[in-house]
Amino acid sequence: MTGELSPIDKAKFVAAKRAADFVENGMRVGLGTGSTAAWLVRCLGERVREEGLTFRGVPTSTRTAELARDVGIEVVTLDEARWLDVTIDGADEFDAELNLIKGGGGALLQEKIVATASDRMIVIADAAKEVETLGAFPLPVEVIPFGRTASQALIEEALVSMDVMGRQTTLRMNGDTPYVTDEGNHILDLHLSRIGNARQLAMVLNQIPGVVENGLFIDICDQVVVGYGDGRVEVRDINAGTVSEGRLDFAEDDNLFRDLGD
Ligand SMILES: O=C[C@H](O)[C@H](O)[C@H](O)COP(=O)(O)O
Repeated sequence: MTGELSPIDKAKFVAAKRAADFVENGMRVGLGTGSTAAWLVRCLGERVREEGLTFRGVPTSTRTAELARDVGIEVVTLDEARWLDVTIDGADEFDAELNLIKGGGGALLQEKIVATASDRMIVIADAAKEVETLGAFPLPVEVIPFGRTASQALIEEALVSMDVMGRQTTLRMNGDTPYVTDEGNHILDLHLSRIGNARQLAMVLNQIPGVVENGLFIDICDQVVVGYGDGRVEVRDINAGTVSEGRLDFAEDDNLFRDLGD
């Protein structure tokens, strides 16, 4: 790789590298999607090649499946694995109760199914993802293409009745056409600025016809591994608070940094 990693990339990398240590031989592991999860997949691939780690990975998107195979991870479907020991994934925001907004990369549906089919969900994130109240990041809602404008109108009505701050909803685009998820659906991004009652909003949204899933992950995440640009890394647990703190030294000429596609 040429050039230096940005502090954000270093933070993502150290979080991912620390979380890769949680994977043990024989485990069934949910593999998240996004730039932080991509670091995790590379770190796990390195452990497979260098330590002979054997585990089965269940990817949460076609992108992750492709990368996992490329780095030598055995990939299986969730139906083949049936249940997972742990899922490790990124997030767009997390709060003190480890509730999350996810779906910035469009993979929220598979991510939520995989995370909830796991004994444990571990989020890996750079420190900038921590918020006091969820909502500054636009909340992704996956909707089926049929009748999308009707679903969008019902979502906006629900936001008014819940008195949610900021109610603009936008259709996620990919150039001139709507973004299409791995499941063939569209995504509406809800620009809310602050979500007062995330638990209630998550339930209300999923009652609306046409809504497949929303990006609020409530009571799903067990641990967050927080990375900092200077190499510090912290593990926070929903029950035990901060359980470990440390610093990860790494060399930017490490094999992992070669041939980075993104
Ligand atoms: O749909 C994508 C996922 O929820 C990602 O895990 C999330 O958007 C975080 O992505 P990144 O690690 O690239 O910030």
